[in-house]
Formats: sequence, structure tokens, C-alpha cells
Amino acid sequence: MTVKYPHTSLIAEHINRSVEAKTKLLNDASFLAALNTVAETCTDALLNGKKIVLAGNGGSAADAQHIAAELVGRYKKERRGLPAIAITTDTSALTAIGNDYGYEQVFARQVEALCQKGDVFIGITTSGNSKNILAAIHSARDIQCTTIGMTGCGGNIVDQADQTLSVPASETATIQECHIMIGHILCALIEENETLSQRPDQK
Ligand SMILES: O=C(CO)[C@@H](O)[C@H](O)[C@H](O)[C@H](O)COP(=O)(O)O
Ligand SMILES: [Zn+2]
Repeated sequence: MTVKYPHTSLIAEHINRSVEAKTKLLNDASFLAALNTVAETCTDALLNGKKIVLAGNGGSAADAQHIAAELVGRYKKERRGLPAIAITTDTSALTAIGNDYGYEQVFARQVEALCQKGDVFIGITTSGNSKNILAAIHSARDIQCTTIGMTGCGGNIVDQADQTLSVPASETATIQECHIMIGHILCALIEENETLSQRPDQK
């Protein structure tokens, strides 16, 4: 019996797109520097007893939750749980704020309620233009949080966040595949810091 694989080229194209974007990141010195800086920013905040708050829409909501879970639980190393939360999971908050203030405010309002000066807000948007993420960035800046945008080639978030991590790809899925890789690297870099094992409020 002959087995046919009619989608082999589609599979190869998809994998190649992902590899190409990741290879560009690997060879981009300014991206590598930006990622190190973001890791330092997050580590410093955690060492100072602050937290990391993340948000995104659709696949990026899943990325926000995934990264928060790695920090609260563990990525690879045994250590204390680190304070990180995705504000994409509370359906009561999301529906109430969306219903009463509009979808654009679903994250900004939670940032206003939950973030404190010195926290880090990470907004994940492949287009760089999702209005609810941009509104959350503004809300976080008002409270003097450090704002980080994870995005694709451009979009308004690049001018509005304090630091950005941009993926050189045009397709949403490719950008997301790079974002979760970046999220894992970020967790690994944060876990490198041994002094994180002691709670700042018990030093
Ligand atoms: O996962 C996917 C596509 O891969 C979609 O769910 C995607 O996340 C949604 O269309 C989002 O609304 C896109 O928003 P953004 O990344 O541009 O902020
Ligand atoms: Zn997706």
C-alpha cells in the first residue's frame, strides 16, 4: 500500500518559516542585547519584591499564561515560586470590564487595580497594535511600572513600551512561535540568578 503525504510541502514551509525567523533572532546582536536587558529588568524587579504582570489576546493570552506559570511554578530549576500573573484568565473581571467599559479596557483596568510602582508589565501583541494592550501599557506607565512589549515587525507598541522584543516575521503564527521561545529563554535567564531563592521581604 502506498502512503501519500499530500501536505509535506505545507509542513516544510511552516517549519522553514519558523526556523528562518529564529535564525534571524539568533544572529541579531541588538535583539540579543534587548533580551538580556529585559531579563535584567525582570530579575531586578523580582529581587526588589515586585511582580511581573502579562497580557495578550488569543494565542498571546496563552503565551502570557504559559510564561506566568513557568515563573510561579518552575521552568527548569528548583527555587521559590516567583510572583507573576497573567491578567487574561479571570472571566468575571474580563466580562465585567468588557461589558461596562469596553474590550479596550479589559487589561488597563486590571493593571490599574493590581499593579504597583516598580512592577513589570509585559504586553504580548503580534501586530503591535491591539488597543487593549496599548491601553494597558499606558495604564502601567501611569503607575510607574516598567513596560515591555513583545511584538512582530512593528506596530505602535514599539514607540509606547519602555523596552520591546521584536520578531522579524510577518505571519502571526510565526511570531507567536518565536514569542514562546523568547518566553522560555526569559525564564531561563531569570532562573540563573541564585539570590532570587530568598524572599525579598524576609532578608
Ligand atoms: O493565535 C492566533 C493566530 O495564530 C489568534 O488567536 C491571534 O492570537 C488573535 O487573532 C489575536 O487577536 C491577535 O492579536 P495581536 O497578536 O495582533 O495582538
Ligand atoms: Zn495561534
